[in-house]
Amino acid sequence: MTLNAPPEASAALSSVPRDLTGREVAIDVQQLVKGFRKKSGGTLLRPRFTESRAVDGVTFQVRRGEIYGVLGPNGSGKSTLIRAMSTLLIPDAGRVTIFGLDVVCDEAQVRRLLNRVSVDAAFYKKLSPRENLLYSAQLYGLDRHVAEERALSTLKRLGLKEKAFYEPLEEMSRGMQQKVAIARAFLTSPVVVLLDEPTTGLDPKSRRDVQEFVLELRDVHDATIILTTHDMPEAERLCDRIAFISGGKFVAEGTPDELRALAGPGKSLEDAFIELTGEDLAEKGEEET
Ligand SMILES: Nc1ncnc2c1ncn2[C@@H]1O[C@H](COP(=O)(O)OP(=O)(O)OP(=O)(O)O)[C@@H](O)[C@H]1O
Repeated sequence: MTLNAPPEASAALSSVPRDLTGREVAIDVQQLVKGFRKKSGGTLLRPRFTESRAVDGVTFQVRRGEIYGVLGPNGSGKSTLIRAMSTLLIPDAGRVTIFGLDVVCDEAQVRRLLNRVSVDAAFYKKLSPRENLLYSAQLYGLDRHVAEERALSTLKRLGLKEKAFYEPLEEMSRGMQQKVAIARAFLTSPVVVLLDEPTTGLDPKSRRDVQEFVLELRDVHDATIILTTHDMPEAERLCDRIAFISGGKFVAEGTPDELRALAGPGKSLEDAFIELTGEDLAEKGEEET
């Protein structure tokens, strides 16, 4: 399986912005804000709303070919951040660019460069992975045979048995469906991949299959990856750099070693997280898994 950038992406990739050290910047997020109105009382006829910021002034850059982790407990703003970066939510303030293209102004071009995988992936559950993926391929304007070959090879690489390719999705476990969602995201050969909790709820073997695939995407296929998780070992294993998010704000960013060092000698990444955010990631994460 080869993930070559689609022709439309070539123009964007030929003039990639660079950071101060001369490295190519794949993703640039500046002062991003996204809030939601929540009902906070009042009456049926006169409800009262309060505005709360799910993402509150987040700034960071991801270099081409990096795996960048966003680590935070439930409700800290990870999915909202990913959705705003992938054109699914319009930011209230701030700016996101993908290889120099603005996610709001250049939405169509950005969509050709990136894809997102999340636990809420929508499928026609009565259809098989093959039928679902061929339907998506048609929407993307991809050649049927190329799409089928690519999807099957990704699914086998993720440890799914070929037989399952032809069985209804509704008969599959959540982990298997998650693998189908990953295969669908790679139909378009995205150069930027946003993985929103890609291994949440998976058994250890499936978790390892997905993690190895993520590393392969970076190492072999030159993909730039953002991965959200509340799994500390996963973040340490996969990510070149990690940001800790809490209450919609980034409270620290660095390599796993740099973050551990912030907490002091002999401390773990988990110690660093608790010290910097005042939250216990393990306890909150377990509510979900
Ligand atoms: N569509 C929405 N309408 C109202 N509030 C929302 C909406 N989406 C998210 N929120 C709120 O924004 C905050 C951040 O939610 P978000 O889903 O981004 O967190 P998360 O870190 O991805 O959590 P989890 O790990 O549970 O997926 C939460 O308080 C959540 O209730």
